[in-house]
Amino acid sequence: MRGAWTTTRVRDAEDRLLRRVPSARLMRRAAYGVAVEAAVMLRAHTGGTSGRRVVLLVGAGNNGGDALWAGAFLRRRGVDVTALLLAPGRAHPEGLAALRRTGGRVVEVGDHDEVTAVAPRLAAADLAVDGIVGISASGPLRPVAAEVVSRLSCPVLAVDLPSGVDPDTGAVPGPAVRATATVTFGARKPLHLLGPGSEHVGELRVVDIGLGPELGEPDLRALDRHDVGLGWPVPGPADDKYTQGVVGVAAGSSVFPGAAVLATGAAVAATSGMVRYAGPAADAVRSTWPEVVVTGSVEDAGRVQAWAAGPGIGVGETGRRVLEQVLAAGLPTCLDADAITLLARHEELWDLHDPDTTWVLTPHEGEFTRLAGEVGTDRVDAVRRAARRFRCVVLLKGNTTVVADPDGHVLVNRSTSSWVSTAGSGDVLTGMIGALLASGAEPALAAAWAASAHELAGELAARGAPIGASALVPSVSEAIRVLRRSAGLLP
Ligand SMILES: NC(=O)C1=CN([C@@H]2O[C@H](COP(=O)(O)OP(=O)(O)OC[C@H]3O[C@@H](n4cnc5c(N)ncnc54)[C@H](OP(=O)(O)O)[C@@H]3O)[C@@H](O)[C@H]2O)[C@@H](O)CC1
Ligand SMILES: Nc1ncnc2c1ncn2[C@@H]1O[C@H](COP(=O)(O)OP(=O)(O)O)[C@@H](O)[C@H]1O
Ligand SMILES: [K+]
Repeated sequence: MRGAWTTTRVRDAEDRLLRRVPSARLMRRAAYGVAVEAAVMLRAHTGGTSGRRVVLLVGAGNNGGDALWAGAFLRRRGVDVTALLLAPGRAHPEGLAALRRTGGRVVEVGDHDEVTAVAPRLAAADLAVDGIVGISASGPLRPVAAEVVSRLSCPVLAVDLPSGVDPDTGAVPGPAVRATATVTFGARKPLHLLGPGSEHVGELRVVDIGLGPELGEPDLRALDRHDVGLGWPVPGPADDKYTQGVVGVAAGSSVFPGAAVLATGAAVAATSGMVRYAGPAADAVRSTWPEVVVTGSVEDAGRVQAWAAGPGIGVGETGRRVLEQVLAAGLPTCLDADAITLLARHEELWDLHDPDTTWVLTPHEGEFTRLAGEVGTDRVDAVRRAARRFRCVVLLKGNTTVVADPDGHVLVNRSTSSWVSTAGSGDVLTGMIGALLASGAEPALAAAWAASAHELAGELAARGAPIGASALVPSVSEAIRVLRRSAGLLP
């Protein structure tokens, strides 16, 4: 599990730490971590450090101060260091003095002409250290910084974060540094876990500067494969088909049986518990998944511990009746697709919500907008607010999946591939979450585990070529195997 802290929380922690540790020492600790990583990168890319050319991109604040101090440390190893001051007259004074003491070169780059003048130096650099802006960044990079960044062709080491990426949201509002590696201090910030900004981070190293004891609980977390594999429910010696949870699936229609087949198949693959299907696509479900107990309606479905409902049920009267019956059961329920649209349209359906029984809502961005308004650039905040407002677990789909519970806890899963971005793959996710809910998994974890296994199933099924959602279902088992292997539970 990897945690991240917002910039406000990091600053508060830093303030507390500064009561015990002088700020100059803190900056030198941070900068030393940058210098060590820079030396590693120089060796990896050029075979050595002495005489290698490093440019420091130095902004107006402490992020630039870190870069300048790192430059001073690198000078002691014989590195040829040039600082480009992008906010001339405002560079960190002590850092600048330290670099000058060690023989570093300093060039002011305050306008377009000065950028042009340093272009040959940028082109000849073996490594650039990005100290343009750190956690105080706001908005897109200023023009001079943006122009310098656009001219970079060497490996880049970002200080704290790649400049141009919003630290708290991971949004990339304009040109931004694409780092080969990033050294951050004491704590990951949200951008390190959230797309699209996290794609600019490269290899991430967190350097300990003593901030740990001051940080408290992270604002958001990303699960590792290891965590998902450890948690995934599998049958034990005392289990039978009922003890592992029975999930009911209410999906699809006679005209569109696909959603029913996909969601039900995914529920079968996700856990060893039993799966019941209730709805008009019973024949198609029975002929594809013979292990599923099928009935024509939710009322006749028999006992279940959780429901997965919504995909393909329609947003008309029939769909609404199906949803009412599911919600009236008062069980943990994963609600997707048409169920979300119906909840957005018919406020009275919320009367069926007992806040002590968790609903997991899994909207894509369009469904989210219908339900809770525009997502905006701060996806974490939007999902957290929706989860609080509806007293539900909300999972917002996309390249970075964000899961929030009503108490404000957030789990994120940034996908390393996009193969699951195909029609019907959301139905597969719904079935998986339903099965996990029936097994008794904590709802937010169920949602986050499913997102992680779903993405991995996509990768395994695709093996480099596009797939349809049907191909995902048989890969769910393999994905769970990989996750459990990561947790050391399989050889
Ligand atoms: N937290 C910790 O524990 C530790 C923190 N440390 C370090 O301090 C860093 C934070 O430093 P910081 O607060 O001085 O601000 P920083 O991010 O350098 O920004 C400086 C100025 O940049 C400007 N600017 C803003 N947006 C911009 C844009 N889009 N494009 C261009 N420029 C932009 C804006 O200036 P303005 O021109 O608006 O006055 C802003 O004031 C942190 O990231 C880490 O590296 C470590 O040393 C030790 C431990
Ligand atoms: N660019 C992307 N990268 C990774 N995953 C994605 C991307 N776009 C969508 N997804 C995932 O694909 C699935 C699509 O679900 P959904 O939009 O409900 O599709 P459908 O309604 O067709 O089933 C979700 O799990 C979502 O997180
Ligand atoms: K930076």
